[in-house]
Amino acid sequence: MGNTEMQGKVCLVTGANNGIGKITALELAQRGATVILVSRNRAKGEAAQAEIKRLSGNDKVDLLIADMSSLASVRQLAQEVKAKYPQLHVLLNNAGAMYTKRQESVDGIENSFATNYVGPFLLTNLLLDLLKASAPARIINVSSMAHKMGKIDFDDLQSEKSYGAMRVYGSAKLALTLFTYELARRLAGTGVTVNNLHPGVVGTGFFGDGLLGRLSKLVMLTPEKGAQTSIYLATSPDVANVTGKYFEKSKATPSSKASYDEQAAKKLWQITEQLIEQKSTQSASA
Ligand SMILES: NC(=O)c1ccc[n+]([C@@H]2O[C@H](COP(=O)([O-])OP(=O)(O)OC[C@H]3O[C@@H](n4cnc5c(N)ncnc54)[C@H](O)[C@@H]3O)[C@@H](O)[C@H]2O)c1
Repeated sequence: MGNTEMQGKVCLVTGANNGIGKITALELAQRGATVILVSRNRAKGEAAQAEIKRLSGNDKVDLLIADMSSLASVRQLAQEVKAKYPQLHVLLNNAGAMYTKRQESVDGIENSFATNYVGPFLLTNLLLDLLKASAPARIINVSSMAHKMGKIDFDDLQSEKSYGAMRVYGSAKLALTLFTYELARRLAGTGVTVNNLHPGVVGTGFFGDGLLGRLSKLVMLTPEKGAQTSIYLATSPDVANVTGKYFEKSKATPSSKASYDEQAAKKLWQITEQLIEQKSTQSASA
């Protein structure tokens, strides 16, 4: 282990078994952090855990299993984190996916919205007290430039009326960006910052195992490059007091006009809380 700037810091990375998340987790471990990997799949999570321990020489690499699209699983994850760790300094909401066809999560929420937005919203809120108690702390949401193609349609948040993979993915990322800014306003003065980012167009598992996936690995950014903005936001002293911003290539840059709509952000927050409550009750009584 060369650089030990993150020694004593506890960092949680979702979607850490592959792509950008795995490299982010590895580099945090290389810098001495205690890293909690969150993976949906145990075997893939264990393989990433072993690889990260071996490559970093850091043994403080934990693995927790959770499906970010499931409200119960996210609640269980937050409970496990709080039971095991008295402090949490970095929460990196990295897990995300795009779905070609409309499908629903176990709670009956459209899957792109559930995975890219509702899961991170719930996890973050459940871990806020721990983050505040550990301040200075940082929350980092991996959004996408696809948020610029998104729209928050309050009459069709579940994309029941029409579905287009990219549009729905972009809308879920726009929701994540709106959440980032609303949370930054709510966290002012707490010592907990929250920023979001576009990692670049990166050749990862995101593009699948088919031709596009194979091509993406040839022509797009490597996961090592794609992880750099996440790592910068998690570690750099330059951004210790920066909050409520959108980053590309480790530079703050404007996100879409729609993402700065404060009224939409407040309304979305309220509706998301109601949705989570309603779906949790339904799932519990099913
Ligand atoms: N690759 C790109 O070009 C690109 C561009 C913009 C944004 N992003 C975003 O970057 C983030 C990382 O993606 P990546 O490119 O490394 O892709 P990836 O598919 O290689 O990694 C995504 C990770 O998220 C996990 N994940 C997906 N759904 C999950 C769920 N329901 N529960 C738990 N984990 C889940 C996957 O298992 C995987 O570990 C995502 O949020 C993605 O939307 C990627």
